[in-house]
Amino acid sequence: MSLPKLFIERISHMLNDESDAFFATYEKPRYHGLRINPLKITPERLAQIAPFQLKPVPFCHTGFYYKLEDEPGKHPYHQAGLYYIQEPSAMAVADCLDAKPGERILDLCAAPGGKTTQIAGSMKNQGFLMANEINAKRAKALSENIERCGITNALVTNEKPERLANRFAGYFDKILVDAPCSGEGMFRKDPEAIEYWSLDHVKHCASMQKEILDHAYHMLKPGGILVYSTCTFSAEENEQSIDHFLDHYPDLELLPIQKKGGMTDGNPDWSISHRKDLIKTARLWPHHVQGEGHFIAKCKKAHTSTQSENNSQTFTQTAKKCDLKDFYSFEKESLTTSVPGTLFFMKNHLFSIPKDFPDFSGLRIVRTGLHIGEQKKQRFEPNHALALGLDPSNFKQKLNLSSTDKEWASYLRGETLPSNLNKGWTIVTIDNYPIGWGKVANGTLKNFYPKGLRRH
Ligand SMILES: C[S@@+](CC[C@H](N)C(=O)[O-])C[C@H]1O[C@@H](n2cnc3c(N)ncnc32)[C@H](O)[C@@H]1O
Repeated sequence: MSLPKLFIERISHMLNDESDAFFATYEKPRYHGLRINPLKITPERLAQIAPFQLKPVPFCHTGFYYKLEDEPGKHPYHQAGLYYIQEPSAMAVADCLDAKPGERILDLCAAPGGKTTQIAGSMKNQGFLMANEINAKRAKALSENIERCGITNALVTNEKPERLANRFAGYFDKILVDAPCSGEGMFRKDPEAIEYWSLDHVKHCASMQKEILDHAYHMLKPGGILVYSTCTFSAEENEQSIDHFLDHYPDLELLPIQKKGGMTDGNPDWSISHRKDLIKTARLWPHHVQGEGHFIAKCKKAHTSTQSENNSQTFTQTAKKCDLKDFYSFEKESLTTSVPGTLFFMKNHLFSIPKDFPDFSGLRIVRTGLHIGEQKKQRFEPNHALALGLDPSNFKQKLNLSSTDKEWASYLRGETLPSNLNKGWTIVTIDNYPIGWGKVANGTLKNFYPKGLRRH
């Protein structure tokens, strides 16, 4: 692999006698990982049913290494949201945030959703998770991953951090800033990142990170936790970004990060001020961990911060009973449960959100809570998100496909399937895990797998 000369010089200067070990990693194949989705399955159960070998990632209790040739991304369990394919070192970040059910959490730079989906797994669909992405195309990918993973308490926004900061001052218990960076840790995974790399790019990213952190600070409530991460090695974007942040906001303190499975301390000498507490930050170097590389810092805003907590904005809209007639018929015929949460319409689409969701009017919204379905003329049609967002036991009629029988591939291509089940909405499952809707009539299951997700 041909690396930029200046990058080699800079790393050699930082790592001294460790640099040979670092550069030797570029001659080896990279590691591949998946993280199980606790909203749908346990690690033990996936290990039992998956036709691929899994080896635990030491710094993430839901993470596993897999072999490239096993291609779990092509297995229908991926479509069922049982796991998320993720670069292993990236799995260390969200656990540092220690998300809990019921909290208000912001993932400010969220697409494509590796860390959002991990945070959501810890929140158990309770509380409020805002997943923001500035780039519209990437926000769509984020939204699809949130749907596939069965996350029902998220608001996906496509906003600039400053717009959110004006609106949500002092609002969040926890914030993740997984910042845009020069991606030096991506060189093996994405060789295009090498072409992009320059010292100017490193400096540009560092200045962007300072700005994003500034907006994030304002959205954190007193006593709140902020985790900052990058997938790059440069001191400017890591120790120096955090040094500047702490210097600017004296009511922030660094919290220690447990260094597991080869994670090492951040280096105060790589900062401008050389402040000693930067040792609490974490580095994941590819010659120390089986992964590509990350930096993580965890900060806490003092309870005594002058900024006040903001609880003001709650979403108050609810659907009128008379407008829910067709939905209730669908619910009674097709589900064994009532859809939880507050129901409301946006145009003719019905959604459910957990209580205490904030008012999101005026924001650029990509997904809201659980998209239940659409009110059509005199009938209700369920959305794909409902198939992925409920427990398998919540559906009355099921057409189960086996992962060892290629009929599932026909379903994912959008083809009809023969079925002698009762007329009506039917959940299609793979080894009993929902993957989408079908509707049975006259011995055939009409396919409702979304056109945009079909595989040909
Ligand atoms: C490292 S990636 C996020 C990866 C994501 N957290 C995950 O785990 O899948 C950084 C993201 O920040 C976004 N971004 C770029 N410029 C930004 C800005 N000025 N403010 C906020 N986000 C920005 C990028 O579009 C990109 O999706």
